[in-house]
Amino acid sequence: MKEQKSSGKILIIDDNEDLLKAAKIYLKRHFAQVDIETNPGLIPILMVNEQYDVIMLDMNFTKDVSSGQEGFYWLDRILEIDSSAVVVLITAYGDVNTAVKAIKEGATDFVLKPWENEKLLATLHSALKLRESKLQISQLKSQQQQFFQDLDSKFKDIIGQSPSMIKVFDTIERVAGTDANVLILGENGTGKELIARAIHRNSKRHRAPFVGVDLGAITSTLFESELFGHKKGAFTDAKDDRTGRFEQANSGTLFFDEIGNLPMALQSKLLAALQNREITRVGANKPIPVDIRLISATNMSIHQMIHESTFRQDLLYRINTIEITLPPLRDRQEDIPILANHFVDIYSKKYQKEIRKLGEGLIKRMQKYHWPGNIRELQHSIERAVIMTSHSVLQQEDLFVQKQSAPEKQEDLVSLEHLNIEDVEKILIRKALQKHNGHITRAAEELGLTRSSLYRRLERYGL
Ligand SMILES: Nc1ncnc2c1ncn2[C@@H]1O[C@H](COP(=O)(O)OP(=O)(O)OP(=O)(O)O)[C@@H](O)[C@H]1O
Repeated sequence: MKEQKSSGKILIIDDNEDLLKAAKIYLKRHFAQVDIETNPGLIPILMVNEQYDVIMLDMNFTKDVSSGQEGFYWLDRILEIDSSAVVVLITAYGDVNTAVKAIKEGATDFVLKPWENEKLLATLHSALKLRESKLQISQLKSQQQQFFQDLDSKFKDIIGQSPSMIKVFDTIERVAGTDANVLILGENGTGKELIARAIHRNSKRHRAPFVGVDLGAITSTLFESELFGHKKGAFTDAKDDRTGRFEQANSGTLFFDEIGNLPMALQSKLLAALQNREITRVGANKPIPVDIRLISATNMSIHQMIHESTFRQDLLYRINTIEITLPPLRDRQEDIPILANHFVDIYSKKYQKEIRKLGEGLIKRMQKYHWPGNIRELQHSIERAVIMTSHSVLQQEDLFVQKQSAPEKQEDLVSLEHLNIEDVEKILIRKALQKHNGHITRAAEELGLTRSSLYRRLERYGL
């Protein structure tokens, strides 16, 4: 049976031309690419031109010198150029000490001259496997780096200059470094999760995971398995062992979002886990200790819930060592222009639009609006406006529609939620016509319609 050729790329550097040729003829049958070179000085150029999986390197290039000095020099250079490089040394018989020293300095393996082809092949195959793992590790490392960079920028992106937000920033700085449990209160979209992440980023636990759980979205039946994990076979759907969120967050931060939505029966189970600092997987009987920092958030009036006996007081005491209340956007009007400009910057870059700023009238109007969805609503409405506008300075009509014959208070944001398909069609058709100065053919082209179907629509909508 013919052996499958490996996709590996091999580079061999040795001053013995005959050896190189023989090796190439043999190895070409087993690997996708085999390059040979007598001059080690060309290693850097060769490595720039090709990503070699294994580099076979002679330790002694100068005849009658067996110190391996030159080999050590090139080994160093190779690892400097590619820290995931896999180097197999070529050494002379009786030179094992040099080879062992080189392995300590980062070489992977060595082969003795003269070699048996079968042995050489086995060495190269295991070197290739090592190369694969090294590449995977370096990819994971760079992904992790990117991940931390993203988190970093997330923290930098918390916008706010109002006195109430400055107070919030001050509290974050004070509590982040401690292990105190934090409860963040605030309406939907006020930035509770953003603040929770910022606390984690600035804590001693920042290298460990931040694990979020939306307690409002977990069903009672799955609560324990989701939070504490389960053993294979613990219930019908438990096909494998599974770690729960507590274990996943070990050494890091566990973020309980919507904690106010947790039914009373589950509140006691959660309390027990928090009090004991240990959990037991469903179907197991051995408790597992967990080391987590807890941050919780809710948009409910949790203190009111205590009066109404819908939230356990002892659980509240467990989770609210420090309480942070995020004010609704309507109560921090001075933050609206900077937040809006921040989102205009982000989305005009994202959608490659030349939008310079927000008009004065628009800013005033935004400051009067009540923002029930807070910053999330502001963010989404700016994104939508940036996509739809043909102005370079955003205007009131880009964000707001005045409901006909409705008093000022009932004005509303232009929102897809309030539109049906016909309304959206009308808006798009008007925009395309405006953009092309009423030129039907061009507008139809932009809309992906034929001229006659655009005419039909104009008639139907009375445009
Ligand atoms: N101060 C801020 N600066 C910049 N962006 C913010 C700020 N606060 C919130 N945001 C953005 O607004 C959006 C909503 O924030 P976040 O999800 O943190 O709110 P939340 O209070 O947790 O919402 P919910 O209660 O609905 O879960 C996110 O995209 C977030 O990045």
